[in-house]
Amino acid sequence: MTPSPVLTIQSVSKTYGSNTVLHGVSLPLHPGEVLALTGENGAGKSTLSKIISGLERASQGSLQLGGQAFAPASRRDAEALGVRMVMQELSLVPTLTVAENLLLGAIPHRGRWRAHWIDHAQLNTRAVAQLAKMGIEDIDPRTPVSQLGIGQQQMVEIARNLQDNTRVLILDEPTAMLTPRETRHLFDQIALLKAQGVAIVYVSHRLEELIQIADTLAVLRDGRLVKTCAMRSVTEPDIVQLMVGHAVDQDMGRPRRPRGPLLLNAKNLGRGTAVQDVSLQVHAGEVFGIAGLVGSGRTELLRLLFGADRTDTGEITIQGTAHKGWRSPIKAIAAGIGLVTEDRKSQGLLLSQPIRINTTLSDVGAVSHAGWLDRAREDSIAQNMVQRLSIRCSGPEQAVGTLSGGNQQKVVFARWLHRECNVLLLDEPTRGVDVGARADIYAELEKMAEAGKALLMVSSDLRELMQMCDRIGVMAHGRLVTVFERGEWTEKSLLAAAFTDTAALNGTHG
Ligand SMILES: Nc1ncnc2c1ncn2[C@@H]1O[C@H](COP(=O)(O)OP(=O)(O)OP(=O)(O)O)[C@@H](O)[C@H]1O
Repeated sequence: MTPSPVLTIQSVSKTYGSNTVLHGVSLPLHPGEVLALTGENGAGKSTLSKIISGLERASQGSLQLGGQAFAPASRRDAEALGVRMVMQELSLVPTLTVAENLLLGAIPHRGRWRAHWIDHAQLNTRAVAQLAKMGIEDIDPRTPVSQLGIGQQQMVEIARNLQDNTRVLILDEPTAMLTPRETRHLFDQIALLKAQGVAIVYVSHRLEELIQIADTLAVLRDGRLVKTCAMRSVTEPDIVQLMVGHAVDQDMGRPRRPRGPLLLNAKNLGRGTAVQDVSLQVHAGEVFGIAGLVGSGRTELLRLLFGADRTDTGEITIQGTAHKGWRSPIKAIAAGIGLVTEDRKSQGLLLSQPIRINTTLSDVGAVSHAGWLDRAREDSIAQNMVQRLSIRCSGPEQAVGTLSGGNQQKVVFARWLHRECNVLLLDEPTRGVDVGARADIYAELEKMAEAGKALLMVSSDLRELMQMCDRIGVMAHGRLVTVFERGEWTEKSLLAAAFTDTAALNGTHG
């Protein structure tokens, strides 16, 4: 017999101004059920999750938790009743230790003057137990969170939400920053929680994960629930079709693109232990991929190439002109380099400003005339970008901060499309972007390659690299350990290279 639902969502709608983003969504969630919530960027997944976890209020409709009316006015309210959400943006306090973050609000005290004596021994013991729930043994609870890698921070955030009273746990893109090993830990943990009767809402664009982990599928399209069914009754192409409304081609067998003149030649680049002696060449018309685990130095390499960090060693030659690294990104940009990253904060999106300004800011010269801003031109460029990249919005005047995460990512991309650059560095360019929108971005990258630009793309998504790239270099422990030509790689060989023990290669094992 099916148990009665722990959470019932009844005809929930949400309206912002005149824009209705959720239309009468009804859904039951049972104890021990893993529900995959998916849909295109802007379909309403985060909005629904936020309503359940007390961060937003429904405009219409109601929720029930364990048969009782449930209308949390805040996140705290929802958490008190055991409904928790792990958001895409982490909410840890970087200056506090792992243990303090884990037990924030329940810090153990000693002595009579409770406020003055934090019992660190007990705090750390409890933190170790909390981390063990996630199978994490290699993080010292006394470490300040700011010293952890982003994947580890994500694990701490998830561990923090595994409290004894947790009945409903919403995970929003939980594996975006996890290594394969951390992802396995997370899945083991989900299985454990399931066995304990916790209901899980798993929001993700990674369809293969949804299929692996979920019992039930719920697909939102334009704020409407278009399908709920048992996960075992559908295939990956079925899910894509439900999300996007049509099939999306994933062509893995494309031929290698013709290689033009050398545009980017990096020689012996190094910075501390993060990037060591990396040399690579990218030609016009070529897409060069970089694979590797989180922390292997992929992002750091792009930061050196873009001048976001200074190099200790090496040389960067752009179109025949050699540079001893860059003193700042301004120099790199002037030399024709652009950088798209998934880290929207570092991309300096002006969240309160409209799409129009955020798009054209990268090259104001192109939208001004004799020192005056040409508003009509600015409007037409922004409108064009919105259509070209299918940015889901009410129009180019919508503030970027009110767009869904994936659509913000497209604005970052639009910015570099607007600014002409010959070498484009891409760091996880489609993270958090749905399959349909991904296809739009791939088509734009294809056009850029055809137009003779050199593209260097870091991605954790091996399928993305295998689909898009002409060559794939694999990094491990700060080194570029191997470069595969199209046709030479398999998913297995790429993974094996990512796990290369460089210390063993160098014969430096202690
Ligand atoms: N505060 C707000 N004001 C106006 N519109 C908003 C606001 N918050 C969200 N929206 C709109 O609601 C719609 C749904 O956004 P939501 O973030 O729920 O989508 P999502 O399915 O989670 O997308 P993604 O996969 O990109 O994270 C979007 O069109 C977004 O622009």
